[in-house]
Amino acid sequence: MTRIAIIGPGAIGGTLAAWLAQDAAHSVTVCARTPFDGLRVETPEGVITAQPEILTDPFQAGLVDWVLVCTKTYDADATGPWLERLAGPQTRVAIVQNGVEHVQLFAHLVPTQTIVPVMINLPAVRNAPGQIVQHRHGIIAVPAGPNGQAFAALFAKTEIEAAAHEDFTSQLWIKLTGNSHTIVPTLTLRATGPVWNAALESIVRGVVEECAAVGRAEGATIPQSVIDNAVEAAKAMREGAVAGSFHADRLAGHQLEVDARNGVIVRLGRKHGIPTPMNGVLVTLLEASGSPWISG
Ligand SMILES: NC(=O)C1=CN([C@@H]2O[C@H](COP(=O)(O)OP(=O)(O)OC[C@H]3O[C@@H](n4cnc5c(N)ncnc54)[C@H](OP(=O)(O)O)[C@@H]3O)[C@@H](O)[C@H]2O)C=CC1
Ligand SMILES: CC(C)(CO)C(=O)C(=O)O
Repeated sequence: MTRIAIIGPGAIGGTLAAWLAQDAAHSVTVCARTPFDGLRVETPEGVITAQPEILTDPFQAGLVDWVLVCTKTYDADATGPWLERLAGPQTRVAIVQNGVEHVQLFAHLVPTQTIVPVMINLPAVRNAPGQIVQHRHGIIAVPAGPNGQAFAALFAKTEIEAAAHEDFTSQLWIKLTGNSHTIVPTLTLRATGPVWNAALESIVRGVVEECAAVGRAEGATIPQSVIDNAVEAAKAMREGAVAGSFHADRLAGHQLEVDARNGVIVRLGRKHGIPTPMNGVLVTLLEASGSPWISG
């Protein structure tokens, strides 16, 4: 029996917990901040349900084989008390978050050699605690090597496509580049498609190109098509559409992962001497929007 604990049963954590619990070889524990009774996920394959063990107090937790951290990036430190109880020398800790700094965010909490950074492409929304909609087929990428292979194997009996990649850095940066333009509707609270014009296009393209330039300086291979597809996606965004969790979080008045998603482009751009004026302006404007919830 593989013991798996999931910290943060939100849209991503709840979906992964429900899928992993479908496999009888797994014993799944959910580490929650807000209590709930069970998981119900509407997936592209139909509704799945699960009744994992649900803990709300780290002192109830014991050692497991795998921890999946599925909180927002700005809640990394808050997972410390859970990790202290769940992670022993044999435990591997998968960080399932957006951004490119999975290892850095958790290096002070667990030994870095036990960390498995995870890129996840799986649009999901939590409507209430334990009640989630997975909108599309899920894709997971992890680094090649024994830990990455073992993590991917956990999903063998799920609809989620998990694979280990030799060039994981590129996987992370391609995702970030494709997502980077969503800062525009997150800031304007308006879909980009209906108000598309040459000036808006140059801002969107600038954001995406800056991200790709910084990613390439960090060692990623990012084809031009990733940039062009991101610009096309922004142009095609329909009135009323929500550009993923960043935009959804601002609409809901939640704290934002602004540093992990666009601030990082500015910070790492500075390190490499790459100008990032578009990301710099939009991050500054989002931070200046007066919202109390801006954060990493
Ligand atoms: N949603 C999506 O479509 C996608 C999201 N991502 C990324 O995945 C990550 C998770 O996002 P998402 O699932 O949307 O986020 P959610 O806000 O839906 O879920 C985060 C969860 O973490 C919980 N949490 C926070 N702190 C703690 C703590 N100390 N102990 C236990 N639980 C805690 C929250 O608790 P509470 O229930 O109290 O709020 C919530 O359940 C982010 O980095 C995001 O960018 C990546 C791809 C797609
Ligand atoms: C765009 C998407 C859904 C891709 O997984 C995402 O990363 C997010 O909403 O944060």
